[in-house]
Amino acid sequence: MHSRTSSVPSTPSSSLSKVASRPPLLTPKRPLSAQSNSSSASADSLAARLARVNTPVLLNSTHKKYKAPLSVESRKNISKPKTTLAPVPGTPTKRDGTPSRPRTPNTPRSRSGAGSPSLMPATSEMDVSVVDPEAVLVDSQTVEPGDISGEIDEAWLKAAKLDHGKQDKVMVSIRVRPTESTSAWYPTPSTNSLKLNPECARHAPSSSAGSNTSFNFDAVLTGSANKPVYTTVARSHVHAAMEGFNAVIFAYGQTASGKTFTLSGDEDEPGIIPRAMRDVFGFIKRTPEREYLLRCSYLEIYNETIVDLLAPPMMAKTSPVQIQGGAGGEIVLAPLREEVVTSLKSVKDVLKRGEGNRRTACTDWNERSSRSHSVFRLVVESRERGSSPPSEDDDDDVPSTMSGRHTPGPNGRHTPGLNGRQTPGLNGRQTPGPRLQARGGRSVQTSVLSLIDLAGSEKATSDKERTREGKYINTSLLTLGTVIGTLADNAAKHKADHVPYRNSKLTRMLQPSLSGNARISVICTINPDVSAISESMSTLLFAKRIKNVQLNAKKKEVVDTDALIERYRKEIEELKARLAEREAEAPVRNRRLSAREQIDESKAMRDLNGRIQQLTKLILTSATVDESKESDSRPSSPVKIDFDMSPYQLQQELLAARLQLETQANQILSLEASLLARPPLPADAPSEEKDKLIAEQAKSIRELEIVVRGYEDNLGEPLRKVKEDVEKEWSEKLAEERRKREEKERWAEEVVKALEKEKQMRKKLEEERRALASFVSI
Ligand SMILES: Nc1ncnc2c1ncn2[C@@H]1O[C@H](COP(=O)(O)OP(=O)(O)OP(=O)(O)O)[C@@H](O)[C@H]1O
Repeated sequence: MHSRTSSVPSTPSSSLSKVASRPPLLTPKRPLSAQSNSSSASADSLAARLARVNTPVLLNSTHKKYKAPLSVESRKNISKPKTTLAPVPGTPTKRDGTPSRPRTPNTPRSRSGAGSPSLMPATSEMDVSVVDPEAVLVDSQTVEPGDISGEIDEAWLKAAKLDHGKQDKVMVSIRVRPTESTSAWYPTPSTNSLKLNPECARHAPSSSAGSNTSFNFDAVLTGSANKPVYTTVARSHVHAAMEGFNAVIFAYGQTASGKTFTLSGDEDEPGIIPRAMRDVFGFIKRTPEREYLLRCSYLEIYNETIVDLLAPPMMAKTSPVQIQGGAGGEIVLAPLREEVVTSLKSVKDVLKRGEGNRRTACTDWNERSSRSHSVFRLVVESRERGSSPPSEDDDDDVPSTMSGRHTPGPNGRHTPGLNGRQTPGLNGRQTPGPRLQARGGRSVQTSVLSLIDLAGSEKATSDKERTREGKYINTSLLTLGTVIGTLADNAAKHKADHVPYRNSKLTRMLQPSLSGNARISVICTINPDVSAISESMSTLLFAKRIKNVQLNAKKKEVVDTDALIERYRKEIEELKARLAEREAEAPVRNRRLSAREQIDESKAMRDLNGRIQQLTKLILTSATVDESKESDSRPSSPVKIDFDMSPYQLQQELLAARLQLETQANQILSLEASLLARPPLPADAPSEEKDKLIAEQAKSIRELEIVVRGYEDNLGEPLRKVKEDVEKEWSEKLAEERRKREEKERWAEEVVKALEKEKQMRKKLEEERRALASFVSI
């Protein structure tokens, strides 16, 4: 039976020789995290720390290397087995006494005094809250030659360019750990398939009887070399992260199946994390047109508590990281320390510090690291390089909190809130904007690369504390399985069933990524021992299910809205000048033009006007819906109407504005309709969800009201004025015309009267003439 106080159980000879060369082992004691009060424990823990100080540090060392890693020789020998070899560590201790995974109790880890958690300063000088982002940017010129991978394969790069970012499915790979004993599985890497050894089928769990025993995945990997593993399963995801997509790479599998070996590796076979970091700098070197701000954080989920591994342990313990829901379903982790990294060495330092903290938190338990999920995150912000370095002026108009010159709180950890220095969740979103500022029309891309080493499930042991941990691990892995199952089911059957993300910290943290906004690669590790068939089967079923999860990763880009608006304004002015010129020339020109040419000319004028309207609309959209500011405040005023325009322009403007108002009204109606059509939450949904939905809906209504008010204030009122002015002018003209007409009518009447009078006179005179003539003739 495996006991916590056992010294070195059935360790392979190679591992034994490694252990023997280490400082003397101490009897395992209660971990510090277990709040041991015994003085002997404290003394032992002190001795353990002293022992560690003398152990050399390996930059690539990982927190789990002390779990009796295979020596270089034994790994080589696994690939080319020899009879004299020590067996590869098998599964963990089992009650039946079969070979168990070696444990190296209390393996000392080196740490320089300065790095000692107890001596750690509250704030590191590279803490993102105290540095000026503009001063720590990395670009192709600042990358040290030693920081980049010497193994760049140009053909691969070209192929990867076509591939990454386009995948809408999780990449699922299986890695089968080498073994000296009979393997229960036949892996065929060339066909990416894996088959259960028929002779071992009887060892398979009865629940899987009759189920499929051969599997196909995106990749099936064997052996001990980590380079092909990185190239196959991780490289394109790392590149996708560098290009602005969120990417998550995680290892899933039973204890001792090789998750840590795959992700962290060791000094001879660096795993995915160190290779990815080298690749990140290689990518920057090959991208001279962009500059990058890189920041890392490192955390673990231990017994459903999120611990910041970069914060001083006492601080991390007293204020564990909380998951907060941000706007738009994003996740915010706070308080969480982030360190800016500018070289491979600085990344390694951060990793080493985080790993050291994990160890210190439980001095005596070799297996502790395997009992927590660890998440290493690299936030990548990048921006096109400007033609000149940012000027002093650039900084002047950016408040110190935005330019990164932020004063840390008393404990050195940044406080999320108004200053916008919150840590983005795994989906890369942060509130309210990136630390790297979009300037001079250059937009900022933000993405997060998350590298996750999940804890392996383990059966209950005699030790109470370990059983407790095991329960937490199993619960969160079970929740992960349920979440994946529901997502896969939803995708396959086009359903929208409730996904229980909130049932564990791990799934809650992964929510944005699992919901689709990330490229995901999962490496499922398999222990090929016959005794592990049951666990391997369940790992393979998990792998099969996660393959069906649908992804739709999108780039997040924050544009420099002010610069964009300025550009639109300039273009509008130019277009207006051209329009005015054409209008002035129109009377003369039109006389010379044929009917056809006149039609073309008026079409060109309409196009110019159309473009002006389009740009005006864009200004309205950019100014009012500035996502990067994510402010709840009233949207800024839409562009004002220029009353110096010609009547033709004014008329066009009026028409376009009416059209816009109509479109806006339709948009509001359809938004209201979709708001009403939103599916109600199930009756049993947690009240937290309901409150969130109500708050979201209230926010949407407020926003709609603001938009309506904005349009009413800024467009409705001026337009009404224009209409009133035009109507007044026309009614005055009409009255004037009426007056003139009446005057003319009166004058005409008088003329008619005068004519009538004259006619009467003439008639009278005629009669008189005739009377006179008859008198004379008589
Ligand atoms: N592909 C491999 N080639 C050689 N050695 C391996 C390989 N995979 C794992 N090992 C060795 O097997 C042992 C267990 O591996 P590892 O610690 O990575 O397992 P794990 O899955 O992380 O376990 P846990 O769930 O406890 O964290 C280590 O000594 C490791 O060096």
